[in-house]
Amino acid sequence: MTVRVGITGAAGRMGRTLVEAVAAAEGVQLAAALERPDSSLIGADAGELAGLGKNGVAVAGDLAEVIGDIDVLIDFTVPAATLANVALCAENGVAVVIGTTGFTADEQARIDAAAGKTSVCKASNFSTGVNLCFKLLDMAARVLGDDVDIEIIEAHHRHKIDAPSGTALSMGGVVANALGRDLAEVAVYGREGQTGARERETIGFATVRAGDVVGDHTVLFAADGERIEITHKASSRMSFARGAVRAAGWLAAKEPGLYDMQDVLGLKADSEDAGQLAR
Ligand SMILES: NC(=O)C1=CN([C@@H]2O[C@H](COP(=O)(O)OP(=O)(O)OC[C@H]3O[C@@H](n4cnc5c(N)ncnc54)[C@H](OP(=O)(O)O)[C@@H]3O)[C@@H](O)[C@H]2O)C=CC1
Ligand SMILES: O=C(O)C1=N[C@H](C(=O)O)C[C@H](O)C1
Repeated sequence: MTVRVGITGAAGRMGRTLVEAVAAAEGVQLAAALERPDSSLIGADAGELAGLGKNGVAVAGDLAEVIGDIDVLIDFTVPAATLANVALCAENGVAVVIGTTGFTADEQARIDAAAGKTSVCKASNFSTGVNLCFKLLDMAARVLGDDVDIEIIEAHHRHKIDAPSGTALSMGGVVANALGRDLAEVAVYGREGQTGARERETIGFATVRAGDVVGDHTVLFAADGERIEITHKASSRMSFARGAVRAAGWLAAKEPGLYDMQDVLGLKADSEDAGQLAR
């Protein structure tokens, strides 16, 4: 069976890469591409926007008009748009792959509720490498325990609108969970002025926004006398897009529920909690 895919934000950085990734993948077919209703790109050819040449899919402005043509929606936009799209997909039994980051806890609760009606796969990062790093981080935190200071450093391009990145927050969630800490209580988002000495249980976040950095993440485990750094560097958005398209093909056959990329990659078997936190 060929899975019919819709892509929102089809002219965005990830949207264009997703159109390219769908064209290169087997078992999926681009059935709809969407932008804002008032976008000057409505009616444009989605393949041409992605630099592939015409593919015959005209950019639409209203998800309700094309929802019957798709099995899975892939959404990498902004939280408000994603939430509206997820609600419509849930009403129509269409599965959703969510790559958007920057949701509040209340917004996440709305996604959780929608996952009671349709299948949803949400991940802060769809690259295989980052999902492997989540597993490595879980192991490192469990082995190193309370003997290290943990800091998370991330860098992204100048256009990114949320901070810290969703991936950095997921990494913080994985290590906090492994150590039995509550990230909301121990996270320190940047430091300035008379901060006082570092408290061992805190998990620090540092954010860099500059140029065209696709996405770099380092988790530093620092002890007296040695340091371990687990780093992932993305050099192409295709690493995220390929994973999201793989997730779309996988999700089409799933029962309603909330899944993540750890489910898609089969990485949950020996550490349920690490995967749950990787959303
Ligand atoms: N999970 C993962 O693996 C990854 C997640 N991301 C996340 O994906 C999201 C998008 O990133 P990126 O592609 O770089 O961003 P872009 O700004 O390049 O693209 C966002 C797209 O969404 C559209 N959009 C914005 N607001 C609305 C709206 N209200 N209604 C409809 N469409 C809207 C934009 O249109 P317009 O230009 O008109 O505003 C644009 O086409 C971010 O949250 C980012 O963090 C990114 C990479 C990987
Ligand atoms: O906005 C981006 O570009 C990215 N966002 C995601 C995040 O917030 O973690 C994933 C990736 O790092 C790129």
